Amino acid sequence: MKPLPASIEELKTNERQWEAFNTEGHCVVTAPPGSGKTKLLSTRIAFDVAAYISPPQGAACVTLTNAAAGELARRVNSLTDQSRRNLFIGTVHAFTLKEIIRPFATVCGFPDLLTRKIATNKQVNAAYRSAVAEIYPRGEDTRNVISTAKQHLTMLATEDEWRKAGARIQRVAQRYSEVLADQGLVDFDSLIRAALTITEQNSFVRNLLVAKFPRIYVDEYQDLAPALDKIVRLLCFGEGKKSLLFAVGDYNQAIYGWLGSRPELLKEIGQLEGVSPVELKVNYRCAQEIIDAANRLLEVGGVEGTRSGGSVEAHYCPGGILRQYDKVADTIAHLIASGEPEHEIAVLCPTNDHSALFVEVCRSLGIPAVNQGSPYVSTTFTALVEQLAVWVVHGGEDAVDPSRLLLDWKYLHESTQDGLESEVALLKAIRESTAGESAASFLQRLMSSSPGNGSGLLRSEDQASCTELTEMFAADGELAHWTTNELSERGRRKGQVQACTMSSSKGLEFDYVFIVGANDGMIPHFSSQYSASKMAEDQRKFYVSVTRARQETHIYYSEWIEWLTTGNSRPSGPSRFLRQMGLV
Ligand SMILES: Nc1ncnc2c1ncn2[C@@H]1O[C@H](COP(=O)(O)OP(=O)(O)OP(=O)(O)O)[C@@H](O)[C@H]1O
Repeated sequence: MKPLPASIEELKTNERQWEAFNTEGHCVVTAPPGSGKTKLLSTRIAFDVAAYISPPQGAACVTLTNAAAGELARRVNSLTDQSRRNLFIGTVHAFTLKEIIRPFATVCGFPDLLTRKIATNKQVNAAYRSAVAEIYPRGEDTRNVISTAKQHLTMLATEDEWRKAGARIQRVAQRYSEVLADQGLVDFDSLIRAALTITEQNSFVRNLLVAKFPRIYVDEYQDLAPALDKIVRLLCFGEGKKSLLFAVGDYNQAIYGWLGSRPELLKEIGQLEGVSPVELKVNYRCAQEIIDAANRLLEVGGVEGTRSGGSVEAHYCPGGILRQYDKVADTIAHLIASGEPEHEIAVLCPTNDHSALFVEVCRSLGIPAVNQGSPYVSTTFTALVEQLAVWVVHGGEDAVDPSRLLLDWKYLHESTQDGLESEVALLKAIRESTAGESAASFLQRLMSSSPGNGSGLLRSEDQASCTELTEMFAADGELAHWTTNELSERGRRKGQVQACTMSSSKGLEFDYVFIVGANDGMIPHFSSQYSASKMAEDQRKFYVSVTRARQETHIYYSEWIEWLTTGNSRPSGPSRFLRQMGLV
């Protein structure tokens, strides 16, 4: 059977998935980890696009992170045998830029937005630091100023909320935007806020968007910032013709509150008039012991499993996190020797620096491993460059589909060339590249093969991403030593143990999961003890981490914790979450 009918047949075996698949009006699906939200969503998108949507109409599917968008695009692609230009799958940022800002900014009174460049992370941080330095006297403790200002901007804080945060925080936020504007720059959050204003104030924009996207799909709704929630409501629940909404999410997996998202919006949207709410109950991923332990952590009930057995174990490992790494690497070596595929094993670390260190430990023992945490902002552009590097180093053998890469490359550009010309140019660049070539030269080769030497990148997001990579690979950049080989290792999943932070494990699944550094102070983070909402978010992050495993979750802690950046350490007991799960 072909992939799409086979996937639909599987949904028939679950009454609630089937009900959601067949809803005719708006549908909001809430569900626990591993319950098939992404499967349901990708199947429904692939089916709807084939059955109901033909160009010039399209469908838009948005989510918060590039990782989630990438996973969804991969699953939809695996169900369809053609690339659909009228199907948008991407981040909220990419959607607002490509579909709202670029076509409507000038006519709606924001022409300068199109002349500004998207600020890289480095430029954003520098602008914030300069704003803080102007407003706060030297020597004053300004540790939470930038994060609070950022969070308030993203959550569309009301005047009252700004007042509570303090006048100086508000001034930092204003000065920050001015500093960026003075340099001809703009950040993503400002673009999203501008996109909301454009959509709110102009009925013709709403009408055009509804006409172009009669169906809107949202993955991980609990992670959406308020501005996108408002745009969705304007298009799907506003006056006149409306788009149909199909959204999936899980309140218990909301982990981006620190960025300004508000998970309760998922509950609210599910209660709106005309929405069919569907709650899934079956966790297909995790064996029963893992489901039970996770349920104890959040005190949730009613989640059913499909497989007995499995395990969640806490391991006390004296001597700190480096000793934990040795132990985990040793266990992993045994697992691999017994036939477990490397890419079915994940190690979740407290920070990105920790994951990088763990990868070094593995490699010193001859265990292939990759740090999923990225030294640059992961975008559609960086993901494609990594995949092209896999093609250079490993050929088409390693799950790289060359024809898909050629299509994706073309889609990144506003190509004026005919399709064949741009394909030939890319094929030539791939043939001339080698594994040992510097990443700088590989990127340059790709860009000079692209239409207009890369000037035609479709999305400003991709342009910013290309600039960031170019700077990092340059002779004085942080990644000057990288070759095509390093890039390909980031793009290649197979044959490598996966190391990442707990947050970036979201949406992924593995047979075995090892969580290291599970001491109080690390998880929950010591700064969360003063805030009930941060504590709850840390707890949900742990819940997400534990439920990544199909078979076994192993959690390690020591008698003290250490910070890699400062080298400081202090005594600490096992994470309180281990007690809540009854593991210590
Ligand atoms: N009806 C079904 N029958 C059999 N397997 C299913 C069914 N629905 C989903 N699955 C399988 O369950 C696993 C988890 O599905 P999926 O990744 O879509 O869950 P999810 O709800 O998005 O998970 P999470 O929120 O934890 O990321 C996948 O391996 C998927 O193929």
